[in-house]
Amino acid sequence: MATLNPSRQGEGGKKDEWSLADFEIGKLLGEGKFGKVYLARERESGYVVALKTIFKEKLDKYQYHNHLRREIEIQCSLEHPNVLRLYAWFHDETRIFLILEYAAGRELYKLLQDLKCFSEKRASTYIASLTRALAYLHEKQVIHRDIKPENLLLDLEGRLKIADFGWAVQSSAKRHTMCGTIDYLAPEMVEKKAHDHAVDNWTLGVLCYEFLYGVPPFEEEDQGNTFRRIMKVDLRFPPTPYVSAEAKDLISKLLVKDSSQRLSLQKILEHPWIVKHADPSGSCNTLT
Ligand SMILES: CCc1cccc(CC)c1NC(=O)n1cc2c(c1)/C(=N\C(=O)c1ccc(N3CCN(C)CC3)cc1)N=N2
Repeated sequence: MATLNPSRQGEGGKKDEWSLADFEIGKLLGEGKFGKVYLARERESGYVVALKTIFKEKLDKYQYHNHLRREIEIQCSLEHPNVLRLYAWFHDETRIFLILEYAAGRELYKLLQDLKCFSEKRASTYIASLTRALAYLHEKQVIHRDIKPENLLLDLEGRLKIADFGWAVQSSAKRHTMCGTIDYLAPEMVEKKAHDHAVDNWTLGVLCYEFLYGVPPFEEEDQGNTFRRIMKVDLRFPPTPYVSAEAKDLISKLLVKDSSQRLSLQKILEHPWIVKHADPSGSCNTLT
């Protein structure tokens, strides 16, 4: 398999930048607030990547420069099977280009829409992969803060990849910035209090619930009501035979207001529901 040489050391060790001319652009993969993502092939090596374009004028409009710089610094430094690789970046007069790993499966949120909800095997496999990825991020002092289905991709083997580090931060000190969508915010973030990596543990509980029930646990028409339910940890489990007591136990141990009392990432991987149902390979391409 050809490998993309991120630093692109030339033969003579001469370091030269990537440019658009190095790539053959393929189909449009997705569209975001700042630009589009295309399938692309690096001409020399034949390596297939996802090329994310960000319009510089959009950065000005949303004052996003610092976010993007942090996103690039953080994601370039990460190497984990469940974290989408950012190999390198370059820019031209109008755009910034991120050379990203291509996840050929699909977006996870669309799969969740199609299936309505996931089986316990599929949900636990994704939660285990996310937990291992977060353990790696937290080891590197990185808090993602914006883990939601829209930021998760699947590769061809059905392995989960965390993408979009736009809200990630290096967490030495406690953080105070408000970010992410309402449904996934931990109480301490809703209250704009100082927060740390434990916010990602809370989010794992929200995602586990959403994977099994098809909707996030505190979802309400009105945003104010969502905030109130998060602050009260007003957690309800609709009666259904498809969600086991162990699953509810794990969710209840993550959606805990006191961030120091949330189940640790290590304890999640040892939880009976994960041990019993999660596929050790991290991929589950069965259709259910
Ligand atoms: C600009 C788009 C955007 C905005 C915001 C956040 C994110 C991260 C998820 C992104 N995407 C992003 O950065 N992305 C980086 C990526 C990436 C997106 C990607 N793949 C896909 O998006 C994709 C979509 C559908 C697909 N299917 C193939 C089989 N078909 C049957 C169904 C369709 C196959 C792959 N690989 N690296």
